[in-house]
Amino acid sequence: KARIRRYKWKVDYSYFSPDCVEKVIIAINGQYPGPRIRAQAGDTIVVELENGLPTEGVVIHWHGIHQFGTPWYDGTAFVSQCPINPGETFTYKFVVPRPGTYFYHGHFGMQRAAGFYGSLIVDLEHGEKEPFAYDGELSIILNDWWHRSIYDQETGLFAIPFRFVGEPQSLLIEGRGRYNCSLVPSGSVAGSGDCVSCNSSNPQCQPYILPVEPGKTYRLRIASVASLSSLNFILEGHNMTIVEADGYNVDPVVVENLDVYSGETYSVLFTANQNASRNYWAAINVRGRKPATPTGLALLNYLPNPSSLLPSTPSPMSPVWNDFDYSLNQNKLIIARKGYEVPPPPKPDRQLIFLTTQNKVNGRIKWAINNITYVITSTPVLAALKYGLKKAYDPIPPPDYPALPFSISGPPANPNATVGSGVYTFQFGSVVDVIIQNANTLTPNNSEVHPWHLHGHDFWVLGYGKGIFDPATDPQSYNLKNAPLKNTVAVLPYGWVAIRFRADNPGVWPFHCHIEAHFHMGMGLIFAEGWDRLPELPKSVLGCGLSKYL
Ligand SMILES: O=C1O[C@H]([C@@H](O)CO)C(O)=C1O
Repeated sequence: KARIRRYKWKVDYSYFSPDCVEKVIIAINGQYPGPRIRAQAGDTIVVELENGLPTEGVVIHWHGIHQFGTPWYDGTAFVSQCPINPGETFTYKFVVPRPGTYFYHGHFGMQRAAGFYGSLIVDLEHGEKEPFAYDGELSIILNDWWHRSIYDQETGLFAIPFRFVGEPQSLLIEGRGRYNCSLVPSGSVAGSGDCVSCNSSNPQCQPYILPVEPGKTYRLRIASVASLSSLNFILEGHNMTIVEADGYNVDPVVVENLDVYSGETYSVLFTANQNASRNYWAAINVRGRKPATPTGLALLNYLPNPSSLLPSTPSPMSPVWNDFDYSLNQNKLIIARKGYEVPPPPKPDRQLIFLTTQNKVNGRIKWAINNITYVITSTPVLAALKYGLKKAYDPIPPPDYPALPFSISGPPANPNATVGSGVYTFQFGSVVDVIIQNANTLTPNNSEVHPWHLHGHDFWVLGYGKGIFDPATDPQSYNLKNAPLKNTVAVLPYGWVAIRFRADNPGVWPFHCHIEAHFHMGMGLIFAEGWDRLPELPKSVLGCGLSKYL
């Protein structure tokens, strides 16, 4: 029977040392990562959220949860709601209809990168069974970590000249990593004005422990909330069988290591069948960008060995960072599990091709989709559409196709982009194809990975390709049989990915690069459908911008 699960959370700044270097993070109830939500499919989650930050608004996005019938609780600042002001309490209330591995995180500015996240796990309804068996369950969230504050990082992204966030100082597994304190001159930390100490014996930065009993099989849930990095996960000496991706059962495939992009979740099965007299590393390395960050380590602890028994083996290595064929092949392994296929509609009603480029606007570096870089509005887009506040966003819808001809093999001939806040609106129930076309950045011979995340829907991943998508021939190779359903998919350098979804969730839904800096630099846009079917919006999501006059 469906239950109501109530949580009372207070968001606060807090001193934490996730990688042994102390800094200010955004914690929930004093915890980092935030409290884990565990529910059953069909349950209603009620989170009473008090904003204890003295000078800053907050929202929480429930990543992978569709919010069907409650689009105002999607938790995106100035899209679904006004930010929750300091001192205010806001209540999120929504149903988790499907089992799976999900998470939640701040979706305002770069707050996710300040540690404002946690996991959300939905179990099957009573009487339902998974198509795979295991003896125990473990769960981790992966992240990359900077010593500079998010405010410092944000300022740099909008500065002239541009100051990029750079590669992370550490990689964290379930909020724990390790910076080499001997690199820190006393009283200061490299790349930081506000960190004052590095203490390698701080309990907050001891490796996260994954306890296992020899011979048993475990389900390990893995999510990535990384700000920038594509991560590769390894369980030293153990193969893993992928069984779930973004909340769906997938064809079980055995891998030695797993690429996880920011915004994705997986479940893997592994058996503790190695030499039981020792412990093993669980490790993450950066892929997709030239790594400048040490391996992030947790401990696979074969009981009853003490967790203080660290492996004497070196940190596990991942495939070389720029072996993108490896990444592409692994992406292609993810297909729907036999018996669990949900075939996509055979044809789209509308096709969008999104050329994603790095651009310049008024001397600042931005990212753009079909030459428009998205700027956040001061009125929530949901309220603007629902109540016809036409002055709240650009009246001209953004373009369905890039201007032709374009090249992806070098920096854009004319790097200048336009700023926009237009909305792509869909006929309710229509089928939409989106082809995300990657390109060269402003730097010659450079193209980057972008994990794209869609709110309010899952999409079928129809296919991947290298080079420029050909609308005449490439759709012939789409997978219409066992395409996986996902909410996040990575487009690889100089490549494309094609997705399909049904616009059947009344509301307003961001589609954006899940790299925190890139979304902040305009790499996103807004989809909307069926908003006219919605009842009055809750007063609690209104009050900012033009919505204060409602
Ligand atoms: O957004 C980014 O900017 C830099 C670089 O492209 C320009 O300095 C980088 O690596 C990003 O991912």
